Amino acid sequence: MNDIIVHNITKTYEKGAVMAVDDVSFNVNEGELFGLIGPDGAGKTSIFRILTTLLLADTGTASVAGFDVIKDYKQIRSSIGYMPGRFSLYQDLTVQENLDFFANLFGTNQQQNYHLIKDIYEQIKPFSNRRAGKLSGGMKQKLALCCALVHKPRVLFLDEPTTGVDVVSRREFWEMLKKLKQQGITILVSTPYMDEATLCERIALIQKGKIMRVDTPRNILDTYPVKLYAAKAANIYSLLKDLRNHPDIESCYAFGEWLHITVTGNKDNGKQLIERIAIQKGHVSIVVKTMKPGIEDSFIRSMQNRQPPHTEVKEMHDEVL
Ligand SMILES: Nc1ncnc2c1ncn2[C@@H]1O[C@H](COP(=O)(O)OP(=O)(O)OP(=O)(O)O)[C@@H](O)[C@H]1O
Repeated sequence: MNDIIVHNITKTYEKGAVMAVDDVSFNVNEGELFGLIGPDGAGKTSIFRILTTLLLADTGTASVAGFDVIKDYKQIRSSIGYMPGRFSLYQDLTVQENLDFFANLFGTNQQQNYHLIKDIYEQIKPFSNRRAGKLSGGMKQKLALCCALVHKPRVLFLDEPTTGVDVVSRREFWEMLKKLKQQGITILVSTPYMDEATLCERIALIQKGKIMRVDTPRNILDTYPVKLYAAKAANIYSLLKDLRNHPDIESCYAFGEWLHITVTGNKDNGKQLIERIAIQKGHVSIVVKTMKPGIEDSFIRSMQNRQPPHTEVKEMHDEVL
């Protein structure tokens, strides 16, 4: 059974001038950990707000836990947990007061579903008398997750839960999500971090309000359609420009200290071709190697297929990193 069904949802703002969600459809299975992956402004928050009944779509239908987002909004509100992107708890209340407040709101108490929050709660327990506003980013995130779980929701919505959180806390957070999934909770999570995509069972790649692809991370990686190369040289910015301007280069974008490159016509001798161009252009300390694509490479390729080559790819890449 599908716990989330999104069917041809469109959402615009400013009297139709801003297209935030453009004819989006996807389903999330019961008990699935599903990721919405895309950069800032892709439309993730709008989708979350529609599914959590806080925003009305212009057109299309959606249901959560079998309930329609418009007709059955009350049932949805008691069946879900929602952790919005921006810290949404009461900054002036202590950790314990926030938890009690959210539990009371749903007619429960912390003890009733303690097994769900135990692992997370134990990490914030030493700070239970501290005001939420005075917690570190990682601790705030754990408290927000506890508050979203305290009433044992069937479906959990997490909008960019790891944005602005340190790497260790991010890793711990994903470990927690895996455990929640084992307890049968359906989870829709959004993230701009491509490395987190591989931790989901299935993902939807979203850009400018459009879903480009829905699949397992494995399938997305395995079906990357061309050979991918990585290159660097003493002057990487000049190499980027030279390669982008060469007709034998299909795409070239910066990726940390490397450039990721595909060649026109997916020729077999791509490595030699890139080396030759770099030498012809006078580059030194040239290194070229073949690469296994990551989710970000797949994302960028899907984007390139939707727009003229070289436009905005760097922009998006910078946003994501
Ligand atoms: N209330 C609003 N009024 C006008 N435009 C809006 C409003 N909310 C969102 N938008 C615009 O709609 C688009 C999608 O925004 P949305 O917040 O859904 O995306 P997102 O992927 O969650 O990005 P972010 O992480 O930046 O919130 C963006 O262009 C954004 O500027």
